[in-house]
Amino acid sequence: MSNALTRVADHKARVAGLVGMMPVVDLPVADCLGLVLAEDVVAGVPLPPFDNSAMDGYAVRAADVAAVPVRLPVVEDIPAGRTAVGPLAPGTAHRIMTGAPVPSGADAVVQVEWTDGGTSEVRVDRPVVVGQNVRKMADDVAVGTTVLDAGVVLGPAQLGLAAALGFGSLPVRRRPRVLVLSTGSELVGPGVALEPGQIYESNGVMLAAAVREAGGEAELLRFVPDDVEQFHAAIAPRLGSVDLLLTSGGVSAGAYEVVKDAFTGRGVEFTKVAMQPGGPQGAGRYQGVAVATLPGNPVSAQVSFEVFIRPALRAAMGFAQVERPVATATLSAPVTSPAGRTQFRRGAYDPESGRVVTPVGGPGSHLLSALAISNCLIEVPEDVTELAAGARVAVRLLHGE
Ligand SMILES: Nc1nc2c(c(=O)[nH]1)N[C@H]1C(S)=C(S)[C@@H](COP(=O)(O)OP(=O)(O)OC[C@H]3O[C@@H](n4cnc5c(N)ncnc54)[C@H](O)[C@@H]3O)O[C@H]1N2
Ligand code: MOO
Ligand SMILES: [Mg+2]
Repeated sequence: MSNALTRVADHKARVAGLVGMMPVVDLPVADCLGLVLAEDVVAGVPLPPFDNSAMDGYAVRAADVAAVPVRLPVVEDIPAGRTAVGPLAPGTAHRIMTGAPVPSGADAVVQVEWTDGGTSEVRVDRPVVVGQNVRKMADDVAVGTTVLDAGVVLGPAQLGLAAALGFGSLPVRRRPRVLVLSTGSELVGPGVALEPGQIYESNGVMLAAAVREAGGEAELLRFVPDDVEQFHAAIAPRLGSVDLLLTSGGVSAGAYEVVKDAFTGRGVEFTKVAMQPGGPQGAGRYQGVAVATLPGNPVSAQVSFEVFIRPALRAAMGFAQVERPVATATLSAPVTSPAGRTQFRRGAYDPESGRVVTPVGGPGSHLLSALAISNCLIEVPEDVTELAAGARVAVRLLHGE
């Protein structure tokens, strides 16, 4: 048995190389939230598409209301959505609503509060200047303008703009499809009273959520027993439709290591990475499909996802920023760390009160409740075995980009 450890950076590079760039597809605008735009978006219509009123009131010629009060006959009523409106004759007014087209001949709108609100005749009490309360055509966007650059991450405002310009779909890099598979004959589902030796399955739920949070699509198989035949039977029908097979469990040094047994010598390389938690890892390609095998201990699985899988999925989706934000913080309590391994300790980071980070729980990779109340991973470098309270450390924030 070899004791050589794989460097974190080397395993990371290996995983990153497995999942290729996702293809560009046209998706309905409403489904593009959080995706990366693949081509520039160029305006084919102006915004606004026509001169329209910014106020509920009366379209007038400013010259006709220069001396107030003045009474004008109300000739037309123009709600938003009316398309054919005759021109405004001098000395008259058209009642007009916000967003309705300003008739030719009118050069301003008097808001209703500055009038008596009449419907056949209106008394205007205050003058307006030319252009007042008129939103000019193309004021916001001229035809031919590049309004969104390829590479931008599509958020609500970007999707709103595309919709306003009449786009029904946008070219984006699609979400990677990840088959999340939990192995372990001890795993059962909710609603079952636990027999001694059984546990409720949790890695699958956690990893599928992590895939979705990263922007991917997850299909979840939660209860694959430690049996190579059943493992192959579970994955075989699904391999053709996934971009990544992500397993948990069955990769360590014991007997019944189902994932190791199923994939050894078949394109997946198993190794021990110089990190804690998350030591035992595997990565490769099985029947052409990218495979990453995470260790079964829940904290190990989740930390491995953060370190190796999330950046790979983000890169495949075309994000420029694939890593979580990293801050420098002051440790509130000492920590110890194994020699020769990067330790990722769970922490509670308080960005407000002096950027202090407090280690949460111990280093044990079964301590799921500590993970659930942490918001960062404290990174203790490979060559460091002890850090005193007050030491400056890098913390990898578990929320945001
Ligand atoms: N002799 C050695 N034993 C172990 C070593 C080692 O180097 N030598 N490494 C330890 C480390 S570190 C880890 S991490 C684990 C990894 O083991 P496996 O990947 O084979 O995982 P399992 O044995 O299947 O499970 C480990 C642990 O996690 C629980 N588990 C598994 N799947 C789930 C799930 N879906 N939901 C909730 N909990 C799960 C499982 O019941 C075990 O308790 O190996 C160490 N051993
Ligand atoms: O790597 Mo194991 O992941 O330390 O518990
Ligand atoms: Mg197992």
